[in-house]
Amino acid sequence: MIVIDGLTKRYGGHTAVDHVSFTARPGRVTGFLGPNGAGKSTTLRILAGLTPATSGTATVLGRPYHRLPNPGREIGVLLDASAQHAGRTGREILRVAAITMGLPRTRVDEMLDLVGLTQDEASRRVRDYSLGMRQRLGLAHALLGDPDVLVLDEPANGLDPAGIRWMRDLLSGYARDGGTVLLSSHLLHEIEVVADDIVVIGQGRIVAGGTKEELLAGTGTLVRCADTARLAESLAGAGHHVEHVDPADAGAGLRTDADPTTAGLVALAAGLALTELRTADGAGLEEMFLQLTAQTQRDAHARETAGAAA
Ligand SMILES: Nc1ncnc2c1ncn2[C@@H]1O[C@H](COP(=O)(O)OP(=O)(O)OP(=O)(O)O)[C@@H](O)[C@H]1O
Repeated sequence: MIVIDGLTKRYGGHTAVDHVSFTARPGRVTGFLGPNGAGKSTTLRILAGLTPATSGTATVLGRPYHRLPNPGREIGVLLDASAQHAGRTGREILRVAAITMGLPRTRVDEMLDLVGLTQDEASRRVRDYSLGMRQRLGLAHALLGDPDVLVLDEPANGLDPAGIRWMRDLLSGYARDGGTVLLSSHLLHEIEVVADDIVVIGQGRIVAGGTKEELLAGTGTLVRCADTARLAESLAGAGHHVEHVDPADAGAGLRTDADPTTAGLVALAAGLALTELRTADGAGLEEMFLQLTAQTQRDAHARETAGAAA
C-alpha cells in the first residue's frame, strides 16, 4: 500500500507538486497519468527517497522510504532506466544488488529469464544496451527482492509493441498476486489498458482520481446537431451542465451531464435534429484527460490573470 498525503514540493518559487494526496492499493495497478511537467516524476522520486518533500508525506507499507528496514525487499523502483552504472554488465548490476539485499545468486538468473534478457545480453555492458533492454534490466532490478510494492516511471518507454504487451501482462499478474503497482505515464492508452485505478495530475495538482470505471462513467453524454449554440442553450435552460467538446470547433458537439434519453428529449422539445447522441465513455480516457488537463491550464491562467488584476 502506498499513501501520498498532502505532498508538496517547491523548487524556488515554483511548486512542482501541490498538496497531492492519493492511495495505491494492494491487488491493483494504479496509473499515475499527467502531461509533461505535471509532477509525476517528482512525486515518485519523493516516494522512493530520492528527493525530500517540502511538506506532506509519502509512505510505503506505512513508512517513509528511509525508514524501511530493507527497502529493496519491500519496494521495487524503476525511475530512470538509464541511471544504472554504464560500465557494468547487466548481470553484474543484478549480482551486486542481490548481495546487498542478501539474496541467493540464483535469483539473478530467475530475473533475467523473467524479463527476457538472454545470457549473452546479460554479459554486455549497460552502455551498449538499447533503451528497451535498459527498461527490462531496470524491471529485473526492481523485482529482484520480491517486493510487495512496485513503482515505475514511464516503464513503457523504449519498448516495442510486443515488449509493451509483455510489460502490461507482467504488471497485471503481479497485482493479481496481491502486489501494489504504481506506474506513471503520459501514454493515455497504456494507462487505460493496464490500470485498475487512475490518478490524474495536471500542473502539480490532482485533477481526478478513482477506479477506471468511475472515471469513464463520469464523462457524461456526447450530443451533436447542426445548431450547437441553440442545443447548448436548450440543455442549459433545462438545468443541465454543458460544455463544448472543442471550443474552437462548434461542429465537435457538446458534452452534458444529462443522460442520453434526457438530452434527446430536450433536443426534440427544441425542434433540433440530432446528428449524434451517445454516452461519452466510448470516447475513452484520452478525451477526459485532455479535458481535465486543459481545464487545469485554464484555471492556472485565470488565477494568474486575477492575480495580475488585483
Ligand atoms: N530539480 C529540479 N529543479 C527545478 N525544477 C524541477 C526539478 N525537477 C523537476 N522540476 C520541475 O517540476 C515540474 C514537474 O516535473 P516532473 O519531472 O515531476 O514532471 P513529470 O510529470 O514527471 O513530467 P514528464 O512526463 O515530462 O516526465 C516541472 O515544471 C519541472 O521543470
